[in-house]
Amino acid sequence: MKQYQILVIGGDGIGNEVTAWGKRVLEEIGSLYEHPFAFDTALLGHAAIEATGSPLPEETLRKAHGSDAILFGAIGHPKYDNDPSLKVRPEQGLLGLRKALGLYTNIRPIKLFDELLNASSIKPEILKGADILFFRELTGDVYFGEKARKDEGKTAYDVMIYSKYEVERIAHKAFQAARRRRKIVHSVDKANVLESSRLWRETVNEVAMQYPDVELHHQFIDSAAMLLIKNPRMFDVILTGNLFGDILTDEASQIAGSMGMLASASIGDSTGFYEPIHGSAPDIAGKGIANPLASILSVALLLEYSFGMKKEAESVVEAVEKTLKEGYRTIDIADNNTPKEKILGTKAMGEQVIKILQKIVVNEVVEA
Ligand SMILES: NC(=O)c1ccc[n+]([C@@H]2O[C@H](COP(=O)([O-])OP(=O)(O)OC[C@H]3O[C@@H](n4cnc5c(N)ncnc54)[C@H](O)[C@@H]3O)[C@@H](O)[C@H]2O)c1
Ligand SMILES: CC(C)[C@H](C(=O)O)[C@@H](O)C(=O)O
Ligand SMILES: [Mg+2]
Repeated sequence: MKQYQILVIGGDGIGNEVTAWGKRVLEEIGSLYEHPFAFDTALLGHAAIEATGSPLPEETLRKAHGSDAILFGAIGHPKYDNDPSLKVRPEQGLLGLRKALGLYTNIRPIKLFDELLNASSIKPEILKGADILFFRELTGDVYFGEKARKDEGKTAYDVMIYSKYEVERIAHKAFQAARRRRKIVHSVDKANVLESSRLWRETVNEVAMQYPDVELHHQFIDSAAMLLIKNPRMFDVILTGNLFGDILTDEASQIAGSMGMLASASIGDSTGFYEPIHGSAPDIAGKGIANPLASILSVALLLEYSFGMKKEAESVVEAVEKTLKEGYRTIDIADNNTPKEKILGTKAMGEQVIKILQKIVVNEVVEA
């Protein structure tokens, strides 16, 4: 039996707090389904800078290349957010690792659990049934274009750049996913202004010819941002670039109820990388109240995409769903009707999910 090597990188702030529970769920899946998972850990971001001087140490890179999948938390520290002049920054670690692993496809499912219909500030009748799959390009765009200062530091620029092949490869992924869903792709760009978006649109049109059964719509980023809140149910698959995808998915977290609910899978040439979409949340770090569900749902994506373990992934999602059905909430997804005793911290929420997961899997075995 193959032994799967999983690298766990907690990172900074709540990244560490929530990833501890993602890892616990993986361990539980390993023992319940008898999968030999082996774990290792590595540093990234601020924690790595403190320990080694580099946000992406050589050792982390080596371990990442040598693993079958990576479970990541988040990086970031207020020290850098408060001082933009600092040259060595936690974000360089994450971006460097995404680039080094060739993780060009970032999949961000916006899954609204019915139990959380009232956790959002958007009206339930607008939200009910919303189910969107984002394909965010992750290794190009303004993130990786040339950036510099000139005029003695008084002018700065970041080049927004895309090559045709970069658009083609992620467009194919989005169309293939749409085929397995409701067969609609919305490609989001700013082609009325940006040349890189005009190349994006041209290329997506060309790729679309190979998928005549999939409906393609183009949407400008500004109106897409509006429609996402006005009518989220109109979207099935959203295909977009790195920067627009970053912004739209934080916005879309409000459809799912909280930043603490959104998981992601980053897929590329080799090792898959799984992380919540949220950051290190310095405002709540160390308080033990962060929602661990985004990390736990990232584990479900890891099991399915990297190991092809569909049943195991479904058990994890079912455990999250049942935990919510039983009324348990972290503070970010609680509403006025949540009884005080059902509002849990990170640890108690993680423990609840695991308890329910154990019951689900034991029942599966009994029924089989
Ligand atoms: N992928 C990443 O590692 C990543 C992503 C986003 C931001 N960041 C970094 O994180 C730092 C903080 O950034 P930010 O505050 O803009 O964004 P953030 O995502 O860390 O937090 C935004 C808001 O959402 C809340 N939140 C986020 N995750 C939550 C969870 N699991 N449970 C409950 N509430 C949650 C926070 O408390 C905060 O109010 C910055 O340094 C930024 O660069 C890292
Ligand atoms: C921390 C930052 C570099 C990162 C991004 O912009 O990709 C984050 O916001 C995310 O969404 O993963
Ligand atoms: Mg982001």
